[in-house]
Amino acid sequence: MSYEKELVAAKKAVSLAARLSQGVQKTLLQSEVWTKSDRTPVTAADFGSQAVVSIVLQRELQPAIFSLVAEEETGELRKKGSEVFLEGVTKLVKDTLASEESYTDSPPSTEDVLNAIDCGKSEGGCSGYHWVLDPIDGTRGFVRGEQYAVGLALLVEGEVVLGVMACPNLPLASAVGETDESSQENVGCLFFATAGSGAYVQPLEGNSLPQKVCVSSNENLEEAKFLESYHKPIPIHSSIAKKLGITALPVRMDSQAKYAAVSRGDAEIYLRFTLSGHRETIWDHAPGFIITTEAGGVVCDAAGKSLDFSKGKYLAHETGIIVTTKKLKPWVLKAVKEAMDEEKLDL
Ligand SMILES: Nc1ncnc2c1ncn2[C@@H]1O[C@H](COP(=O)(O)O)[C@@H](OP(=O)(O)O)[C@H]1O
Ligand SMILES: [Mg+2]
Ligand SMILES: [Mg+2]
Ligand SMILES: [Mg+2]
Repeated sequence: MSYEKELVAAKKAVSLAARLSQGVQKTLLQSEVWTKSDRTPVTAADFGSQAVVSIVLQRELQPAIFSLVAEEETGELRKKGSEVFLEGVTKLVKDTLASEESYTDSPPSTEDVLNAIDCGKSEGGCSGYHWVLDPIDGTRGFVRGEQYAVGLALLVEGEVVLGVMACPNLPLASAVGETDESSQENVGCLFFATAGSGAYVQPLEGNSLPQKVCVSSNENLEEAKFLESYHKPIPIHSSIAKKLGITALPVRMDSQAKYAAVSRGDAEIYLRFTLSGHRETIWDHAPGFIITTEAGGVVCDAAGKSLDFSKGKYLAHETGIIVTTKKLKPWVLKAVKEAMDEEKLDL
């Protein structure tokens, strides 16, 4: 299967959602950031992006049965007192769709927007087709005006077969290391991959042709760069890096843009251990997983096993997640095991 039609629809949906999100990020006020029950932030852009992707995929792929596993839900939006915020979300969705010629005929109502977001309640699983969406991954980075991603993947019979990721603030040149100032200003990348066909990147704006991306071929760990999440330093990451002989400090970055950076060879390693039994959701990893593996990388848990996206909303994996190149995998896993033994962490 080549998933050509699905890829065209996914790129269109994600590009429009990224356009919506960029507009919000430029003018976002702290007072417009809501806090969810798990104490993580959410904004009008998270809801608007989910609605846009849901509407575009359904319209482009009809009459196919539509199943979407997505992060946001409408509980708070439907509560009394949320009317102004909800009107704002509806306007964002309307304006974004109106910027696309083929979508000007029937602007969505507030109820259409709520229903489109609610479509994301699917549980996924090991049979059939399921779209997997993180409408804004790295909301913390988004709120700070830094890196975030719109990530969309397609699961077929429990396997990730397609992924599209917009990274509106990621430089088109390397995101890591010493690059000149002008190349850091040229930002906005759209990554995509389908199973067996490689991974590609193109500028988010304009009509430039996609270019194939490959992971780094560097085998010299002393020169290797490694990535981790922005929000909390994880002690075991530095102990793994030390065992590997990595001399550079970790590069902290929000969102799945870290997977994109490894897929393009900006860095060789992305480590994701968590502090407090946090359960990883499939939308935080599925798009990054296929883009990195199609670029020649590996994504596995601390036991070296590939990730399993077929068990519903959550990943079934052992402890940490490791993203690296095939060449470096044995060394990284050895260092992970030693560091875990020292910290008495179970595999
Ligand atoms: N305490 C925690 N530990 C690990 N991951 C967490 C977390 N709290 C939230 N997350 C998840 O980490 C994602 C961001 O990853 P990163 O830290 O690499 O930017 C968040 O995605 P959202 O921003 O989509 O909610 C959220 O799903
Ligand atoms: Mg996320
Ligand atoms: Mg999110
Ligand atoms: Mg979130």
